[in-house]
Amino acid sequence: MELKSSHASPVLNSLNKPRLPAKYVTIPRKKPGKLDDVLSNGWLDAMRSSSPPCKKFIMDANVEVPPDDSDNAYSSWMLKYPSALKSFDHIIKNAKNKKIAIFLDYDGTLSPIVDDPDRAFMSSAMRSAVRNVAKYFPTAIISGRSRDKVYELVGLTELSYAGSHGMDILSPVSDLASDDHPNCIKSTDHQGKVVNLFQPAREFIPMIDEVFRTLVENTNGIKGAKVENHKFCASVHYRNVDDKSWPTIAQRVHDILKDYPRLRQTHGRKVLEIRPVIDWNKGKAVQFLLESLGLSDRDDVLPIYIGDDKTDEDAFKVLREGNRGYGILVSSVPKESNAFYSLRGTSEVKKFLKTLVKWKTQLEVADRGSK
Ligand SMILES: O=P(O)(O)OC[C@H]1O[C@H](O[C@H]2O[C@H](CO)[C@@H](O)[C@H](O)[C@H]2O)[C@H](O)[C@@H](O)[C@@H]1O
Repeated sequence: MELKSSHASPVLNSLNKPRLPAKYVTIPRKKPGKLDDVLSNGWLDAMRSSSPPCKKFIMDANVEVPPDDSDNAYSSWMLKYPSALKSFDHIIKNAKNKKIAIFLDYDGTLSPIVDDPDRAFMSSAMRSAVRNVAKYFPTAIISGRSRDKVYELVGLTELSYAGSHGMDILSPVSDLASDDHPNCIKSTDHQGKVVNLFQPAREFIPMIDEVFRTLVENTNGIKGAKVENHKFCASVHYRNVDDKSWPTIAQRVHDILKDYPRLRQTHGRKVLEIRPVIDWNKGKAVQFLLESLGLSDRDDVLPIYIGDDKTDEDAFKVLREGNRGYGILVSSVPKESNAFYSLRGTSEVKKFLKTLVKWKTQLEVADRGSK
């Protein structure tokens, strides 16, 4: 069942006017551009700084030992971004009489960063922590991966999913929410339940498919390069590429994108992300989900977003600017962020989720006792 809404599209207006001729059949093979292109526009610098540096390992014990000076830097950074665990009492003080809504990124937040994106599994302990959180709080996962892939990795039916950096959202229909969000259609989920399906970049599917094939073709000679098709965006991984070949991979992606002015490129953790030039991101996805759940524009709602990547900054910003919730950055190294709090890694994320559930259950027991 799919009922179309008649509202305007978030595809940027200026880009709607001159529709470019589609060229979805041939794979452009361009002469390689000059490396100066990627050097002068800062791509290489961004690539180099796109993921925390490796830590020292004591090989025998396989224990991570951050260098002392970086530990000092981390401690001073934490004055600005305090630990969400240590600040838990402060967080829940502000959550008193409010409904908490939880938003979670996947890679680097629920599953540790690993070399092979196909093996980024979450632990069963983390899955159970997320399941319990979803029992007590409206919960959504917002990932850069395709919605199907992130659902396959998480495997929980109790929550909402947004894939492709929020460009593919399946969310529950709420009696409290208005029924006419732009670009939203009614659909049914695997269990036959009526849900909201929001795909603001639907028209880009053939273009992403084409650019994906071109990227695969033009990077397959680069050892370690990997391209993923997320339906509404694509990822070019260089984590396993020798850093001497980073300029080559950057240049090839840059050259291909010259043929696609309606696509743009952003940086993730050792990954170049190719996505439509539309006014949509993880921050907008949070707003959409809050509306869908009937939780927007309410003083009694406290959204908490936990994420580790640059794309999560859009969500942190929405919460910070709206002064209506907390962004929590997952990072083991100091970095500037729009988040309020920090957590050092996925095990602290799990601990935070468990602490939230413990607090909520204790509150419910206390409430029952006082009646
Ligand atoms: O928004 P997210 O859920 O965090 O997704 C962002 C990207 O995550 C994945 O890549 C990252 O994790 C991989 C597995 O740990 C790692 O190998 C890679 O270097 C990271 O960039 C995913 O594969 C990408 O497609 C997502 O865009």
